[in-house]
Amino acid sequence: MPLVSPLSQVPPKLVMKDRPPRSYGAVYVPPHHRLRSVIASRASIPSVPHSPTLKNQQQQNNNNNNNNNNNSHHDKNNNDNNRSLKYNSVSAYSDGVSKEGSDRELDTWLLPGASPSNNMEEWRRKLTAFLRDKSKQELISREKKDRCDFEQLSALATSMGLYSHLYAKVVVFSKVPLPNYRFDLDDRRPQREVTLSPGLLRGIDYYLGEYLSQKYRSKGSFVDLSISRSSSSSSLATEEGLFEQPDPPVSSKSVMDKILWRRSLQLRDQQQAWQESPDGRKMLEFRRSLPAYKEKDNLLTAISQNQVIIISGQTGCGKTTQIPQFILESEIESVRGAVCSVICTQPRRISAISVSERVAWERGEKLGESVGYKVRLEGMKGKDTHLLFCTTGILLRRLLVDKNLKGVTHVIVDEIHERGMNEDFLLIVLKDILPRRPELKLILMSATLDAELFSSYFGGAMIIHIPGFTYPVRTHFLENILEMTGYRLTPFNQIDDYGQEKTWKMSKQAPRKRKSQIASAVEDALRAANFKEYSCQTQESLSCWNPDCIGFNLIEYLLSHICEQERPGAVLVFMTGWDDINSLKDKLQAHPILGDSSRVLLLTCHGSMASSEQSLIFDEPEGGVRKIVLATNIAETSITINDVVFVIDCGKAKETSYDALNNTSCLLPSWISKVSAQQRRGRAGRVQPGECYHLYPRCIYDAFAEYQLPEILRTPLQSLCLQIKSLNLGSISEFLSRALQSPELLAVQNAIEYLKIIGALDQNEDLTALGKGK
Ligand SMILES: Nc1ncnc2c1ncn2[C@@H]1O[C@H](COP(=O)(O)OP(=O)(O)OP(=O)(O)O)[C@@H](O)[C@H]1O
Repeated sequence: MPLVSPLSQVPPKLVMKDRPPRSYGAVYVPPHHRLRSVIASRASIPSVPHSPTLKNQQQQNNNNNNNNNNNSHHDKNNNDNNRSLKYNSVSAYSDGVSKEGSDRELDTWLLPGASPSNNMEEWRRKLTAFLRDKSKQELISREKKDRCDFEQLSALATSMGLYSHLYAKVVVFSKVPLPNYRFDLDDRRPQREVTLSPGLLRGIDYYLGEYLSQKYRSKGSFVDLSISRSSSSSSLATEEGLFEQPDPPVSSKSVMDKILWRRSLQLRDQQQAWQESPDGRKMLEFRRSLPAYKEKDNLLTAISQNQVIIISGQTGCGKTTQIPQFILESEIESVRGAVCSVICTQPRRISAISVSERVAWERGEKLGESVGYKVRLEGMKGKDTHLLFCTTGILLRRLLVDKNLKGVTHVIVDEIHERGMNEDFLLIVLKDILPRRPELKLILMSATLDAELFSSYFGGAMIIHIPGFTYPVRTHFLENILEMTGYRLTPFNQIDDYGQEKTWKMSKQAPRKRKSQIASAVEDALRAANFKEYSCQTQESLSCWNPDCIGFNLIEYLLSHICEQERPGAVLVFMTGWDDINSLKDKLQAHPILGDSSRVLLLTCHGSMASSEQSLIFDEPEGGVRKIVLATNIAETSITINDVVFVIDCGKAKETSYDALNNTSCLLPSWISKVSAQQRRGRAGRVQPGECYHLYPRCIYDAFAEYQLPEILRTPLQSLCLQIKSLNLGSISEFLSRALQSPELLAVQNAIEYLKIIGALDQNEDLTALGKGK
C-alpha cells in the first residue's frame, strides 16, 4: 500500500476501514456516487493472452497512431476496429450505471484473438465517447488485456486530455486527476494496520491530543449554555460530561515550548510594530486619555500579585475595552503571548461581539487574530486568538467539559453587578476552581461601587476603583421634558397603542381601582414630590401621569422635537420588549417626519434578533439622515454606538419574577434600578456631549432601588435545581448555600419538593429519566 504522509494517516494500531482516501481530487466523491463505466472480462470468455510479438506490434501501432506517421497502419486499425465493434455488445458509454450508481460491472464481449491494435482503436472510440458524455467521470476496465496495454492506453488517454491510473487489477480513466491509491478498487478491500516508528507514534499521539483538545475548546465546548437571562427554564445538561486535556508527552513538550517561544516572539514583534506605526501611535494617544489607562500599572501589578481582584469602573472609564487589552499586551510584551489565554465574559451577545471588534481594531488587527469572540452558534476565533470575548453562558458551557479551564490564564467577568442567573452561577463554579488552579487569575469588573460584596465573597479580594469618563450628558426628567416641550399629558393620550389584536394590553393601562405593582411603587414618591417651580400645565400633566404606560405618544413627540430642533446625532430609545418596540415602530413609521426614510433611519435591537441584525445599530447612516434605535436593555451596558447623542429612557425593563398564582415565573415590566438608569444615560456622551431624557419624574428615580434584585432571588428555583443535578454539582441546597446571595432555604426546599412531586427528582434528589429530559 502506498504510504501517505505520516500525519495524515490514522494513528497506528487503528484499523483503516473503508474510508475515502484523502488524495482523491479536490473534492472527495464517495465511490457509490461517482458515475462510472466498468468494463470487465466475461468470466466465461477468457481474454486473449498477449504474445510478445503482438505486444510489440501494438506498441508500434500506437506510436504510429500517435505520430500520424503511418497511414496504412492507421487504416488497418480502423478496419480492425470496425470488425471488433460488431462483437462488442456493450460499449463503455452505453453501459448501465445502476440507479444507485453502484459498482455494477458490465461485461465486454471480446473476440478471441482480438489484436492489441483492435483494442487501442476500440479504446480511442470509447474514450472519445466518454469525453463527450458529461454525465460520466470515470471509465473502469478490469480486463487483463487492458492492464497489459496500460502504457499505451495511458499515452492515448493523456493525448486526449484524460487521466489514467492502474490500480492493482483495474485500469481507470478519468476526467479529473486520480489519487495514487483507491481503496474501493483494491481487490483485497483492505483493513490494514500501519506500522510506524515509536518516535513518530509519540508525535502523532501528541498532535492528535492537541487537535482534539483544540476542537473541544473551540467547537464542542463552545456551544452556548442555554440559561437565558430572562428565562431560567433551559437546561445546563450536556452529554459531553467533564473532561480534562491529556498532558503532552515530555519529549514533545520541549519541542512545543520552542514553538510557543518563537510564536510569542512573533506576537511581541507584531505588537511593537503596530504600536510604533502612525495609526498605532494615534490609537495609543486616545487610549491614554481614558481613566483606565492611568491605572494600567497599578492594575497589572495587582493582577500579578493577587489571584482575584475586583475592578469597579464607572461608565466610560475603559474597563471593558482596556483591561482585557492591558493583560494581553503585557503578556505579549513579556514573551508569553502564545501561552496566555484570556477569556472575558459579557452578559450579552451584542456586547461580546462589538467589544471584540473594537479591541481588535484598537490593536490594528482583524477580528479573529489575537482577539476573537464566541457567542451562541457563532464566533470568530483562530488558533492565535489569545483574548476571547464570550457570553457568560459560553464560559459555563466550557466549564461543563473542562472543569479546570485548562490552558486559560485569566478569566475576566464583566458587568458582574447585573447579577443574572448565569453570572451568579458562574461565580460559584469559578470560586470552586481557584484552589485547584492557583495560577489562574480571576478579574471581576463592575460598573458600580458595589464591589465590597464581591470582594467579601472572594475572601476580601483587592478592590480597585477607576473613575468614569463621559462627555457631559444633560439629564432631563419628565417634569423638565414637559416644561421644555410644552407637551400636555392627559389620562387618554398616555394609553399605548399595541394594535387591534392586543386591546387587552391597552385596557390594562386604564386607571384602575387596584393599582398595579408599578403604579403603587411610585405613589409615595409622587405624593412627597414638589413640582411648585414648574408651570401649571406641567403640574397638571404630572398629576395625571400614568406610570403603567410606556408613553408611545410622548416618545413620538420627543423624537420629532429632537429631529426638528436638536443638533445632529443618533437617538437610542430604551423600551421593555419586542411588543412595545414593534408597536412603537409601526406608529413612528406612520409619522410624516419619523417615517420618512430620507430623513430618519429607524432600527430595532432586541435579544431575539440575529447578531448580524443587532449589529446594524452600529452603522452610521448617510449624511442628513438621523438614526433612531429602539432597543431593550441589551443595549444598556458595554456597548458604544459612536453617533449616539440622545438617549430616551422609559425607566422600565422586563424582569423575570415569580407568579405565585400560577406557581411559575413570568416576564413582566418593572422599574429599573439606579445603576441601570446610569448605564442607559452612559450610552450618550461616550464620544461627544449628549442628552438623556428619562420619561419619569426625578422623585421616581430617587426612589429606584440602587441595584436590581439578583435573578437567583426573584425567580423560581426548579430549573436551577435541575441544572445543578445535571452538572453533578452535588447537593442542591449545599451548592446554592455557596452563592453570593443564597436564596431562602425554604424556597430551595419548595423547589426540590415540587420536582419530586412531578417526578423529575427521586427521593434521593437524583435526577429521574424525566428530570434528565429523556
Ligand atoms: N466602538 C467604539 N467606538 C468609538 N469609541 C469607543 C468604542 N468603544 C469604546 N469606545 C471609547 O472607549 C471608551 C471606553 O469604552 P469601554 O466600553 O471600555 O467603557 P466601560 O468602562 O466599559 O464603560 P461601560 O461600562 O459604560 O460600558 C468609551 O467611552 C468610548 O469613548
